[in-house]
Amino acid sequence: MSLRSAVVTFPGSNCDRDMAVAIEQVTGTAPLHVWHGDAELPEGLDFIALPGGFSYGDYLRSGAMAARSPIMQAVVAAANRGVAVLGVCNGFQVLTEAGLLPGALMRNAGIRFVCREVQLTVENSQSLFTRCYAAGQQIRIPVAHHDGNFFADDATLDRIEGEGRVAFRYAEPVNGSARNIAGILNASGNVLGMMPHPERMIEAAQGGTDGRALFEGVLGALVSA
Ligand SMILES: NC(=O)CC[C@H](N)C(=O)O
Repeated sequence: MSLRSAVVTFPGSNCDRDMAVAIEQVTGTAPLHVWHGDAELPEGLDFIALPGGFSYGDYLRSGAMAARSPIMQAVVAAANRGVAVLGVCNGFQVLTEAGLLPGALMRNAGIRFVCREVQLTVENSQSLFTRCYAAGQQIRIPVAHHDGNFFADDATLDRIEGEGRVAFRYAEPVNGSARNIAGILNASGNVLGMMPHPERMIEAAQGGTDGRALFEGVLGALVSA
């Protein structure tokens, strides 16, 4: 069996091709491509990826307009049915704006766009996305964003920490994120949003392969051999 996946493209997405290449390289099956204006998703998807970029030029707030595009109603419905959804960078921003994940991604604390490799700690190695990492594993993945400063109120932060929903944490401060949170899961564990770009660490020529395990985890969790 193969993974049936889709990558959503919004006007201004710029990591949709990288995401599609990563999914195909690791899982062996190319994803379908879905346009923001489509009202429906293809039938029978196992996995949906919202890629990075500057959807709608980041106007209003990063991800805010994309979250209200026609396809997102179908993505929210699919997520609520248990379909696996990954949002990377702008995709994470879209997921918070769509209400699939708590909190918000604010302007980086240092105001500057941060574009560099960062060290992450894998906090939760039980989720379908992180099952091929070890708990506490240190990995290197690049970030590239100006709105990556994760904010939520203390009660929400305590709750997501307590429920094991912090998937990845920055090893040192990168953008001002509360508790150095780099990626979080929803309550059911089938939605992951993260600012770092695992699709940019798939083959040695990219400078490392620490992103592969995420897609391997998705494949292994969703497709029985
Ligand atoms: N690489 C990206 O997805 C960038 C996300 C968003 N536009 C930001 O700069 O914060």
